[in-house]
Amino acid sequence: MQPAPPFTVSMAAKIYTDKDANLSSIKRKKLAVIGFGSQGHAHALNLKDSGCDVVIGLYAKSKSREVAQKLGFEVMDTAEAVAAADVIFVAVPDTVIPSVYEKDIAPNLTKGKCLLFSHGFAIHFGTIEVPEDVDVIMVAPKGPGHTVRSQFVEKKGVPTLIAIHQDATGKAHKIALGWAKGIGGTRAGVFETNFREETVTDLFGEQVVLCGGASALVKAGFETLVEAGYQPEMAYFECLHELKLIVDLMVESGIAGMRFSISETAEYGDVTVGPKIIDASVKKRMQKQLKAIEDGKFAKEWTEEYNNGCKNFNAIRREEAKHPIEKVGTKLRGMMSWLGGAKKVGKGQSQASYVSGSK
Ligand SMILES: NC(=O)C1=CN([C@@H]2O[C@H](COP(=O)(O)OP(=O)(O)OC[C@H]3O[C@@H](n4cnc5c(N)ncnc54)[C@H](OP(=O)(O)O)[C@@H]3O)[C@@H](O)[C@H]2O)C=CC1
Ligand SMILES: CC[C@](O)(C(C)=O)C(=O)O
Repeated sequence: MQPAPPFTVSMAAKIYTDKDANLSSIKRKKLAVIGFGSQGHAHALNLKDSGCDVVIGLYAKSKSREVAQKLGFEVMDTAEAVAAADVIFVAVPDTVIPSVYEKDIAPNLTKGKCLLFSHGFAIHFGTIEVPEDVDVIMVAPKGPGHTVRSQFVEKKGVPTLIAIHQDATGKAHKIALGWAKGIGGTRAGVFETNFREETVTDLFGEQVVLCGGASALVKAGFETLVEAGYQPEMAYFECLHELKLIVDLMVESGIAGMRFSISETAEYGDVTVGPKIIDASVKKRMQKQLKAIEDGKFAKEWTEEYNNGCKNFNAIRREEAKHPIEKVGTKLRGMMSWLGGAKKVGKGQSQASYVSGSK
């Protein structure tokens, strides 16, 4: 028998829904979205559809200028957009924030403006320093930007975190709630946190479970089956494709609900074999990584890698792209047009080019 965890839980976060928020805190303001990538395009489009006045700030050679203009936005140079706006969403990559902040944002950040982030990296790890007379807030959807947009279009929403780092105007909280409502977050629930908690838990989730942990688990399972002589198609379905279907059940009705839908044979294997694979040694490594996130070691490593031109990161990216699971997956997804067919995505293209209707 698997031992029960050595803790019990009681719900702790303050939660807001549609009825607790209104758009009046952002409706009479000029909102600038700096960057038109995954999060930027989604917030901008959702806020525009919610009746807000949104401009986009981009650098001169941005590949997303044309996409944003086609979608009906006024596009300005970043500095100009910051100067024109009351609320400024910094939607550029975390590693790029310091240079954009120093060159284009800080010189135009006058008293009473509001700086908004979707992740706390820059503020929590101190890669930028913001004057005390501006609001600094966070509205962080717990999902990829493309999902923030697609859910909104389907009249749904993505659970969203809000946090207040500085409240210079006394209105920071209302602005955060209004923005969260404008992007559809209050439809699913908005949860109060702080910059430290969001930053640490977000980095932990993406490294250990959601992206890093899940892709390593999928590849290890796929390799084990293929190396033992099983057909790659079988390995792909068992280790990647069906994972989504199982996780969908967990999201809909919990681990218990997923176990209700699977066969009894699967459930017996789940509870007796799973803990032998993901065992206590894995949890020890998770705890070690949590420490590296908390004490800033990961942030330092990533910032240095970025500042050195991402040589190591890009080499790993090239190797990862060559993994046989990508070849098999491209072929099999090509047979399922509703999954986007054999859609190829890559870092050289505008993230916003996948907005429905923009291509
Ligand atoms: N991706 C996600 O779903 C999530 C992201 N976040 C956070 O959201 C923020 C944005 O990340 P993400 O959406 O992934 O970013 P992306 O990489 O998808 O997009 C970044 C955007 O910034 C633009 N950009 C790059 N340099 C500059 C510059 N100097 N001036 C103006 N614009 C610039 C890019 O231009 P171009 O289009 O030309 O490349 C692009 O439009 C980060 O803080 C991230 O941690 C939080 C939750 C989830
Ligand atoms: C899981 C990755 C994520 O944290 C997210 C979509 O929430 C990110 O930063 O992209």
